[in-house]
Amino acid sequence: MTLEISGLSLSRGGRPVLRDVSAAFAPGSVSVILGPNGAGKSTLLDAMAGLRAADAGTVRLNGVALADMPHRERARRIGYLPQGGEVHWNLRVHELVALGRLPHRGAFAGESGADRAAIARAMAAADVAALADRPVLALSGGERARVLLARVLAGEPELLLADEPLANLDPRHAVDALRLFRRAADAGAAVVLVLHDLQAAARAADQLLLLADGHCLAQGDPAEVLTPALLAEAYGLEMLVRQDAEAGLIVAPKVV
Ligand SMILES: Nc1ncnc2c1ncn2[C@@H]1O[C@H](COP(=O)(O)OP(=O)(O)OP(=O)(O)O)[C@@H](O)[C@H]1O
Repeated sequence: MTLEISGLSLSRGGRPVLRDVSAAFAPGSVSVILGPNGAGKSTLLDAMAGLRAADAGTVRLNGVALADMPHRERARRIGYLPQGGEVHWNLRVHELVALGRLPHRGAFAGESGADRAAIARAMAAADVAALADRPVLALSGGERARVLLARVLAGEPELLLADEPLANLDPRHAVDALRLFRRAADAGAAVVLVLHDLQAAARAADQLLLLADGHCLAQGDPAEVLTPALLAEAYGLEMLVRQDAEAGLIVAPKVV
């Protein structure tokens, strides 16, 4: 399921927020969108989920414009994990994760064996099986983030979009989450993450998109995009970039 964006421009509140962005996201790959606050990352992800109409340009899933795709099919194919991890209903964890299967179920149909298996797999992958009977509003921020991740995984989306999915996760669970996104890609999904953590981006991504002020400043593999010159241009900050035999690319702000 390839997602292709072509010449995408989008305004919010009368201001241009995305300008002429083009990119392709292939099955089996993990892409990471980077950029400073306000660069347009979440807006781009929203547009990729079909949640925001463009002023110009197209978003196509396997050649079909998202705008022309029936709602239900879009919900089955695209899993979207928004920023913030808010939960409004105090469901039990297993009930919330089960909501991720709704696009796959017929109207009024109960959970099938396949639904139950997908829910169990997602809960195990996100390490929330032990929380199954807990009310969601009684969880910590990081636990809740993992439960919401499990809900998206339960839908087994072909395109998985996640906006800052590592926020609130401790180092172990952050590494687990990156492994989990890699496994989803290995199973055939196109995975697209918005991250602020450059180190995690270097570790996780096959492809990086560096946004600045609504346009794509650079696009390519981590070594091409995470250069001191491009990072200084995007963030206005001097960065050190080193290759380490064990850790791979290390990216850190220069101490002043
Ligand atoms: N509801 C809104 N009305 C008008 N402008 C908005 C609205 N929401 C966001 N914007 C503007 O759109 C631009 C892009 O916002 P967006 O949330 O996509 O940025 P971002 O790169 O995800 O930022 P962050 O890293 O802070 O989450 C920003 O300049 C923001 O102020």
